[in-house]
Amino acid sequence: MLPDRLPIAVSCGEPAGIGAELAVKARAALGAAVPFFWIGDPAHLPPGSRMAEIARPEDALTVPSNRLPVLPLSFAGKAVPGCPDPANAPGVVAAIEQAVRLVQRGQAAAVCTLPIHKKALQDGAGFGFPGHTEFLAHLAGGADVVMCLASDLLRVVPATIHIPLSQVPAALTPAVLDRVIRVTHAGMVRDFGIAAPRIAVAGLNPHAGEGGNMGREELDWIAPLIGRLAAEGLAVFGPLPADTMFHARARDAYDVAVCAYHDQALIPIKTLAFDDGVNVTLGLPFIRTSPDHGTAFDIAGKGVARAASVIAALRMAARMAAARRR
Ligand SMILES: NC(=O)c1ccc[n+]([C@@H]2O[C@H](COP(=O)([O-])OP(=O)(O)OC[C@H]3O[C@@H](n4cnc5c(N)ncnc54)[C@H](O)[C@@H]3O)[C@@H](O)[C@H]2O)c1
Ligand SMILES: N[C@H](C(=O)O)[C@H](O)COP(=O)(O)O
Repeated sequence: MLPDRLPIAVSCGEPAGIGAELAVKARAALGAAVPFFWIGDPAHLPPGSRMAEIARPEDALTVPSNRLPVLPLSFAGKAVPGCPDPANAPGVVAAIEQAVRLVQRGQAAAVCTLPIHKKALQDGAGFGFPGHTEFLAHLAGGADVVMCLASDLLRVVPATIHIPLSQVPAALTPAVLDRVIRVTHAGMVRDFGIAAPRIAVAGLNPHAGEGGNMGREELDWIAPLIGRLAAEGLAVFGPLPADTMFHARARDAYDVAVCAYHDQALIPIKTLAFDDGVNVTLGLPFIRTSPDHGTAFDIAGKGVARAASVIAALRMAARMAAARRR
């Protein structure tokens, strides 16, 4: 097996969502250009899907390009679009675990995860993680990771992720922000090939605290932290008022924006690049990407879901994996 011919392991995600139909569409669009295999239950694929079961990841490289290579994983329940079955939750988790195992064994180039429904996993399998990001860090032995959403127009990293907004101020500590900026910097160098990444940091409060009149976090510790990191040589600046840092001219000043919380980061990128944004976990010992959207229960099974973000995620995974091999 030549290392540069490894396929990408794609975990099926929530069977009641749009993942399976997007895997079929992505294969039809990419063919053998970006080899991947889908880990899931063949019975969950849309009726009539052209697929080929494989026994080993490398077999994906010899499957005809008009068929989806499937590494079969049996599930307890059916796939009913829009209606997650708790009986399927263990299989959803097992597919992610298998994808990670295969990339750790050197049998897959990267992991691309199709959308999970967090609540369905928590209800059906006692899934104790807020999402893939934390679960993958756990599977990687406790890796220090961040969630990055990336597109040609913008890259963002939320310093806090899947917690209630009311908990953000307490969760956003100097240690957390310091760690997130450092992991982001390393990820931009390693996986985006930016030698000296320019990192913009958003303020927490409106107008970045307005000199303390609208909150003191920026004055008390965010600005001093940025100053210390800049003194170490990182091209980091801020804290910026979040409402004026995402327009086109503002984006020219940085390579990635570190934001205080989930929606402060994800609203701009999903507004600018919903169709080609990619969720990439920085800091893992292997490449992991994911589309920037979720299970889309409202359109699941209707054949209208767009595969662009999944295709972008697969292309980014292949590009990053190739870069890591160099
Ligand atoms: N990568 C992931 O695993 C991931 C990412 C985001 C959300 N989620 C999970 O998905 C579930 C639903 O989340 P949500 O409703 O907030 O977001 P969502 O992305 O599933 O849906 C939001 C809206 O966007 C539309 N949409 C999403 N993907 C689309 C596509 N490919 N083509 C066309 N339209 C598309 C949906 O129809 C819906 O109207 C939640 O459990 C959430 O946690 C998972
Ligand atoms: N906030 C993420 C997004 O909108 O893409 C999503 O929930 C995925 O998170 P995980 O990759 O941690 O599951």
